[in-house]
Amino acid sequence: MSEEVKRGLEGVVVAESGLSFINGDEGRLIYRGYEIEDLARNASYEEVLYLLWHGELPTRDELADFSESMAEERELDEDVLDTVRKLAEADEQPMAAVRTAVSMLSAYDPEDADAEPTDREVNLRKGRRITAKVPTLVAAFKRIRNGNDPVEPRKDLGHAENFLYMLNDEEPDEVLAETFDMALVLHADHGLNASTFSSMVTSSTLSDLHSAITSAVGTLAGPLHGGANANVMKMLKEIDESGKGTKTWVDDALDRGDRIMGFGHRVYNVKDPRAKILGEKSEELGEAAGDTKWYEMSVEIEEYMRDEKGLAPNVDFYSASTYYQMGIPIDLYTPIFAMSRVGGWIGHVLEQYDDNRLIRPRAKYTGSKQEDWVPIDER
Ligand SMILES: CC(=O)SCCNC(=O)CCNC(=O)[C@H](O)C(C)(C)COP(=O)(O)OP(=O)(O)OC[C@H]1O[C@@H](n2cnc3c(N)ncnc32)[C@H](O)[C@@H]1OP(=O)(O)O
Ligand SMILES: O=C([O-])CC(=O)C(=O)O
Repeated sequence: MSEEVKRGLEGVVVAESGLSFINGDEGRLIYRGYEIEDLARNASYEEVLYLLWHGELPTRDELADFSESMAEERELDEDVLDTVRKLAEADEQPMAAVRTAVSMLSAYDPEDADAEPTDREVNLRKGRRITAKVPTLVAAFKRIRNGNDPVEPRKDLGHAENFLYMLNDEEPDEVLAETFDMALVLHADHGLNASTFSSMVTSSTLSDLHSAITSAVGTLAGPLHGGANANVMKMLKEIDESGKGTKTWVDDALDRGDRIMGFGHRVYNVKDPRAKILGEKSEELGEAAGDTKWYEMSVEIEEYMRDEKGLAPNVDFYSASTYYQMGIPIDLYTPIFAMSRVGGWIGHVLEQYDDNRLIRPRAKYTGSKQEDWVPIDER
């Protein structure tokens, strides 16, 4: 058996998937055959969820039924809301609150606890409930943390629009609702990224869907993955406040050996196609507000990183200034990523259950193979 170590599993193909395809040299991303640009500009998040879970775009009637069934599931059980309240009052990290609450949703899910963990129909219903409830718990967390009452979800609003309504107790204008919906579409799936792989590892033991999604939330939170979007905005603010000038700030950071958040990618060798679209949104929001400072600073960093390091922005880079200009608190950027990516996680877990084999790689042992036993008093 080969002992070659593939650090970080780079380039290792471990599964077949019909969900999304990435061409890292051309900067191309497709979900089930559809270009991400087409989906982002034309499809709603609900439409993309249907596509990911059912394999084809819904008809108008199918989409209406699906969206209605999602909207029906938005409310949280009192006990879950109580836990969210306690976590917000204890000033818990938002991603830790999402992880805890998602795990707790399992106890209140109405499906038969004895159902086979791999039952596709049961998992589609569970998945719909989880996806519908994550925005409610993120918005409730933010409201309670700010000393406000949570806002009850509304069934007459779309997934994106309803989230912004619950977050701010105010219906968003059309531009904000469309921009947010587009951001959800862009983040919905991305091959075997770390959090998706984590959900697959958990489900490959035939553990249940809630456990798989809980694993994935924990994995997304790290700054090398979904957590980078919040760090990008912290960096932009730090550059602004430092008065140093963008290039000097970035140079100093690189000299210290720091990574510039929102740059680099395991699969893309060129600019992430999602960053292109989010960059446009960041610019448009700046122009509408009469201040393109954050966008311009981002472009300056992008050009400098390209020239100095040959690195291009990933999805997290321009989502930061887009969300900031939408007035979303910085520490909610990664929970928002989870709100969207939960759709992809569920799609991949369904695939895993449909053709399961335990995921279990090996490590090359580098420790000693022969030590003489030493009694504890002689060590
Ligand atoms: C949604 C997402 O998860 S997108 C990714 C979000 N994460 C970030 O933006 C964090 C910053 N980026 C990174 O840390 C990395 O680019 C990752 C984690 C995304 C990819 O990592 P890997 O594929 O393992 O690349 P690796 O860490 O081997 O980096 C390759 C080289 O590029 C450099 N590099 C990679 N990213 C960066 C960066 N953001 N800033 C500075 N240098 C970088 C590394 O230092 C390394 O240089 P070296 O060969 O001279 O040592
Ligand atoms: O694919 C990856 O490794 C990271 C990423 O861009 C994502 O999860 O959207």
